[in-house]
Formats: sequence, C-alpha cells, structure tokens
Amino acid sequence: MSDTQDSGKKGFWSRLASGLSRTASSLTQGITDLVTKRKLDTATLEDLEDLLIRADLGGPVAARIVEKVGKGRHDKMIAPEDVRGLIADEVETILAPVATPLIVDRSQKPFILLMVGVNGSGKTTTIGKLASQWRAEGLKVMLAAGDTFRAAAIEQLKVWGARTGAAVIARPPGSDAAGVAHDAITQARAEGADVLLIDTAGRLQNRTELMAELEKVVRVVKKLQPGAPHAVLLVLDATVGQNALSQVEVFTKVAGVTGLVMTKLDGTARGGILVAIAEKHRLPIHLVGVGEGQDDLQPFAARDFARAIAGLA
Ligand SMILES: Nc1nc2c(ncn2[C@@H]2O[C@H](COP(=O)(O)OP(=O)(O)OP(=O)(O)O)[C@@H](O)[C@H]2O)c(=O)[nH]1
Repeated sequence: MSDTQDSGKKGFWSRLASGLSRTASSLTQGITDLVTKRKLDTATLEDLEDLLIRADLGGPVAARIVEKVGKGRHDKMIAPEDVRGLIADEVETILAPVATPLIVDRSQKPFILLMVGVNGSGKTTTIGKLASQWRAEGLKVMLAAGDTFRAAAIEQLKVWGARTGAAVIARPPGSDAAGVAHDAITQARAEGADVLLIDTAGRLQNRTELMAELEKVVRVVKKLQPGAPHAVLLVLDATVGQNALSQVEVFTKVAGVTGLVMTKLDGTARGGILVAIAEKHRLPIHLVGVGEGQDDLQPFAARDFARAIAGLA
C-alpha cells in the first residue's frame, strides 16, 4: 500500500470511528458497567440484551449476541473487551454479505440512478458526492432536478452541477417530475452521458399521493429506457431510528429500491439501526455518512463498521 493510500485509509477509519463514537461509547460504557463486577448470570445477560436493543441493533441480533456471550460462561466473569469482540464478530457476519460498492455499469449508457428518500435525509449531498467522484474518474455526468416541489432543491442541485462540472436538467418549480426525468433521459442520450442521477422530491412514506407521483417517475424512466433505472438508491437518515425500517419497506414497494445509503450516523447513539436493517431486508448497503464534510460519505466496509460500532481500534 502506498503512503497516500495508507493515509487515505487511516483518514477513513478515523472519520468512521469518530462518526460512530456516540453509538460506540454508549455501548462500551454500558458493557463495562454491566460485566466488570457481575457474573454472567441470567439477569446480566438480560441487561446486556436490553443494552443492545437500545442501540437499535434489533431483537434477533441482540438475542444471538447474548447467546454467544453466555455460551460456556454461565456464572463466570467476562472481560468487556471480549464482549465487544463478540459483538463486532456478529455484526460483521450480518453486514459482510450486504456491503456492496456502487459501480457504474459502463455497458449502460447512460447508467441511470434514481435517488429516493424522505426530506432532509441527505439525498442532495449524496448526489453531489457521487457526481464529483465519477467526474474525477472521467465520466460524463448529468443531474436531473426531479425535486420540483422546492425551488431551493433545484438551486442546490445547480450548485452541485457547477461545482462538479455536471450538466443539470431542470424545469421551473411546480413542473411535473416525470417530465423532468423524460427530458433528462432524452438529453443524456443525445449528449452521450455516462451517468444520469435523478433527484426526487423528499416525501414521507405515509403520503400516498406523493408516493404515487414517485411511482409515475419510475414508470416513465422504465418506459423510455428498458432496463432502467439501473440503480434506485434509498437515502436513510440514521437519526430517525426504527422508522427507517418502514421507509425501506414502503420505498422498496413503490420504487424498487436496489441499494441503501445511510447518513447521519454521527448524530445518534443508536447507529445499530443499520445492522437491524441489514438483518431484516438484506439490501445492498453502498455508502454511509458519518459527518457533514465531503469525505464523511464513505464506501461501506463491513469489518470497519463492525469494529467501529463495538468501539474496537
Ligand atoms: N451530521 C451529518 N449531517 C449530514 C450527513 N449527511 C447529510 N447531512 C446534512 O443533512 C442536511 C440535509 O442534507 P441534504 O443533502 O440537503 O438532504 P436532502 O435529502 O436532499 O434534503 P431535501 O433537499 O430537503 O430533500 C444537510 O445539512 C447535510 O449537510 C451526515 O452523514 N452527518
């Protein structure tokens, strides 16, 4: 590994570890308090299970970890580091199969990505980051301002376009979002774009009329380009906790989500929600956001995430 790669890797690790520190320190402290002076009897194991559930890891995952911790150690003592090691192992086992890099299929021209998610989840930031990464790789990138509800969303996307050198296809606020998608695909084809990222309006998953509009965008994209959208990314805000599980369900049904991006893991002590989602839905996880900076949106690495959440170096 070169020095630059090495320092890049270290930078990623320290950002991930500090981003997940709220979840990790609440787990670490809780585990230390639990097992330092107590034997692993039924009451201690139940308290450990509660602690893991409070971190939003989910009931089935918490139960499996507790079973492993208790196995062969009934009424014995265990070191807090060993409990954290067992947590990291179990979490890595769950996450390894879903950790998936986001790859542009160059045989699809344009490769069409649809970005979905509720308001404020971090969609625009994710689009900007992906656009800048792919531009740096020499790809011709276009952005479609499909969030036609808010003038500010269109402007925000234009700023990202100017910053990254990606063309932005937009219509005035209030226009039909499916119409913007239509224009964008036509133009992306005509200009030979490699990638088209389509933004959509943030909407709550319980607003049926808004979800119907999203369905229409998907329909138009499919009709215009068979096989598209090639990726439908759901951006989830980790701070919403258990509600993220229902967002995955509804957006998958309406828009056929193919992968997940989870942002704001730095803003919660319950980052275990990502593990609960992986366990329940088994959808690919592409990226995680652990801060507001550009470099805080990182490719998702199962082992690093598992160790960081368990507070291991
Ligand atoms: N702390 C933290 N903030 C983040 C992260 N990702 C995004 N944000 C912030 O969250 C806010 C919302 O991000 P946007 O990208 O504008 O979200 P959006 O989903 O496009 O929102 P709408 O345009 O309202 O639909 C911004 O202030 C971002 O800087 C993260 O991982 N951690």
